[in-house]
Amino acid sequence: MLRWLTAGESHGQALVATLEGLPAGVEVSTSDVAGALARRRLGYGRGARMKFEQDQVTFLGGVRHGITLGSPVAVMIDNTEWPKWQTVMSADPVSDAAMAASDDVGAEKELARNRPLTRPRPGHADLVGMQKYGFDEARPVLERASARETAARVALGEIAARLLHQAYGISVLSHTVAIGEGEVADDAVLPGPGDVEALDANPVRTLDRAGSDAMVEQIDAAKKAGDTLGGVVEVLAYGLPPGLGSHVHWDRRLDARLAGALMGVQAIKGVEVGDGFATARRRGSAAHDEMDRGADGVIRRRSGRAGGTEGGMSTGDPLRVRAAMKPISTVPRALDTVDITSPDAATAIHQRSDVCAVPAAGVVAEAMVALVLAEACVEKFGGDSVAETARNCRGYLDSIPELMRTWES
Ligand SMILES: Cc1cc2nc3c(=O)[nH]c(=O)nc-3n(C[C@H](O)[C@H](O)[C@H](O)COP(=O)(O)O)c2cc1C
Ligand SMILES: C=C(O[C@@H]1CC(C(=O)O)=C[C@@H](OP(=O)(O)O)[C@H]1O)C(=O)O
Repeated sequence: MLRWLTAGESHGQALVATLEGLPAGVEVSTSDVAGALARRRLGYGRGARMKFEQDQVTFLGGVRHGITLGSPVAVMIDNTEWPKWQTVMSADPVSDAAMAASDDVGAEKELARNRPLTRPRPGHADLVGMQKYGFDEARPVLERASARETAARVALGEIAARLLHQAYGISVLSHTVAIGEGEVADDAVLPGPGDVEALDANPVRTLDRAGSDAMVEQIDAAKKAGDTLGGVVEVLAYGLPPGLGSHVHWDRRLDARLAGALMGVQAIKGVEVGDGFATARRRGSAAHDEMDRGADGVIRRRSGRAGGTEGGMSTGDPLRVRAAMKPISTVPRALDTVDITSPDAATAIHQRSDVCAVPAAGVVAEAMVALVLAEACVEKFGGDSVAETARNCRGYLDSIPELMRTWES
């Protein structure tokens, strides 16, 4: 069983993450994880913090000489902001005098770190978090609700992706399919594993040149108007064996687990598998993936409308899932809100924030998909080392009769 957890606040000392149940023998270094974190920081439309956040990575356990040990992996990612927030985010009690003095930290004084945040920001966890956890200001809520936490998930996702690739030959990648109102054509050529560098080099992580220019223009226009944007990302996985997940119970369905994991990313408000909502508008004759047998005897699905799952199991065809991100909640043109210390109307604070984080959300979505797939593989193939789990996977594939195969033997 693969399990993972993260901890840490946005302006706390560091984020930490643990991954338990990972086979021994996965090759991974701190620079691999740092590379994944750098990909998450990129993307046109991100705010000031991403320019200086360093994402320094330390393995605290589970890895020796670049190889996982089979013990829980623990990763720490320092927050570059910490020196300025030590008093405000101190774990130990702080005197009022020290708190008052903490605002005097130079250039970023306007951030007002130490003033109680009593005007809940619409679209954030602020108000309901205060109600639920019994706080009289939003800081204790927003610090953990912040998508800074996704850095920890991307760190774990990179380790999961390495297991997938090294043990089973699976590749996971993502691309942006829409920013704001514009959407690339449904039949756009899907990026493959060889396109990852090109995607990362593109400002909005898409291969669609014209679409990319239009998306950048949209982000510029939103920024100029003091507004923010959302969009849609698609995650693809290649090289899956058939039969990950199961049809036998709701919480074992691979599509359900992927949807849950993607909906668990901050600001994701919709998920579709394959053609998803578009399928609901089609007739059955145009909705499914018909099969035939090629001259080589191999079974082929003629299309990929189902997105690589049938009956809650991977089919072995490319997996395709999309996630819809709402526009960034901290809108520079301040939104109306209330002040919980007064009956008067108020406006929400806006300090710095992203205008659009859709390309970054794609990297986070990729990490979530990698974790779910790694969990499903470990569940199906077991094994305590990469060599053992890889052997189990091969044994399973070899056991499937020739006339049932969807791959060349
Ligand atoms: C990569 C990423 C970056 C984000 N950056 C911001 C940001 O700078 N400002 C903001 O208001 N929301 C940002 N968000 C979204 C908020 O964290 C999220 O909307 C908020 O915590 C409320 O959660 P909910 O939208 O899931 O209800 C970001 C989300 C992601 C995935
Ligand atoms: C720090 C990250 O994203 C942050 C996510 C975020 C939010 O409200 O979700 C708000 C911003 O943080 P701050 O309020 O400190 O400027 C983003 O920069 C990150 O992705 O590493």
